[in-house]
Amino acid sequence: MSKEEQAFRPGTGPEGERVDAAAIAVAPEDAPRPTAEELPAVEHYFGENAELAQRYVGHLASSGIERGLLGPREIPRLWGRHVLNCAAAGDAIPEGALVADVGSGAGLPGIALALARPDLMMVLIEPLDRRVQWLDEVVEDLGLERRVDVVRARAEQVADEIDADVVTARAVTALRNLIPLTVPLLHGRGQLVALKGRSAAEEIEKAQKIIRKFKGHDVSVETFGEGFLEEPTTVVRVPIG
Ligand SMILES: C[S@@+](CC[C@H](N)C(=O)[O-])C[C@H]1O[C@@H](n2cnc3c(N)ncnc32)[C@H](O)[C@@H]1O
Repeated sequence: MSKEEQAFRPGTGPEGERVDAAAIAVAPEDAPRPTAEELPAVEHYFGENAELAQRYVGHLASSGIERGLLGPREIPRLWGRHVLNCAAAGDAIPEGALVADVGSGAGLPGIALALARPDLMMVLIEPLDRRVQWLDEVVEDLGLERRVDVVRARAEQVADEIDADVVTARAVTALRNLIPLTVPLLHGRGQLVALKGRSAAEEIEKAQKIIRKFKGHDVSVETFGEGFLEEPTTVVRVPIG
């Protein structure tokens, strides 16, 4: 099983055995704090919102795990692999953009970006009711309602209603399937910022035809967070138009 698949198998441990997620979830106040190595990144990306980011990690480690939004094995790596990794992708997003995060799940990258970038407006698009309810609760608790909308839908159902400058997506589907889901939300201009792992170049290769069909050009693979993150964030950027 890949690292990405493991992260979203809430009921299973490292060997695929059944685990009781509710028993492993921790109280928000016992959620991991950033390590000494991670602290400079927390300050760099979240600045004044560092305490709110800690509160978000508290939600992930407690109700997020209990309610199956992330697998219990993710608790020790919530900062490095999830929240900071997503925040670093903000460096790919222009000032003041309206960003649609497709398949937001536990708010990754959408909530992490909203906390890291107070200049952004965000729409979190997520079809699963259980996840939408959790997102609504967390957005309200973090006081982000003014800048973050949560929409219960599949991305392909809301292209007529959303006109974004940037679409983000992490761990939703391979690039060749992601393009037709996300590019219609951009209405002919802007860019897709897809958070990807080592498969980025291979996914681009397999998506060439569909990228051209949807007027994508100058596709690039970029990394962000070098010097701050143990594992920098890899982004596939697809400008449209
Ligand atoms: C593996 S999870 C990843 C969640 C989150 N982006 C992250 O990285 O933690 C994939 C998410 O995409 C959502 N999803 C799947 N198909 C979708 C679609 N067509 N439109 C919007 N969301 C979708 C699923 O409901 C799920 O929450």
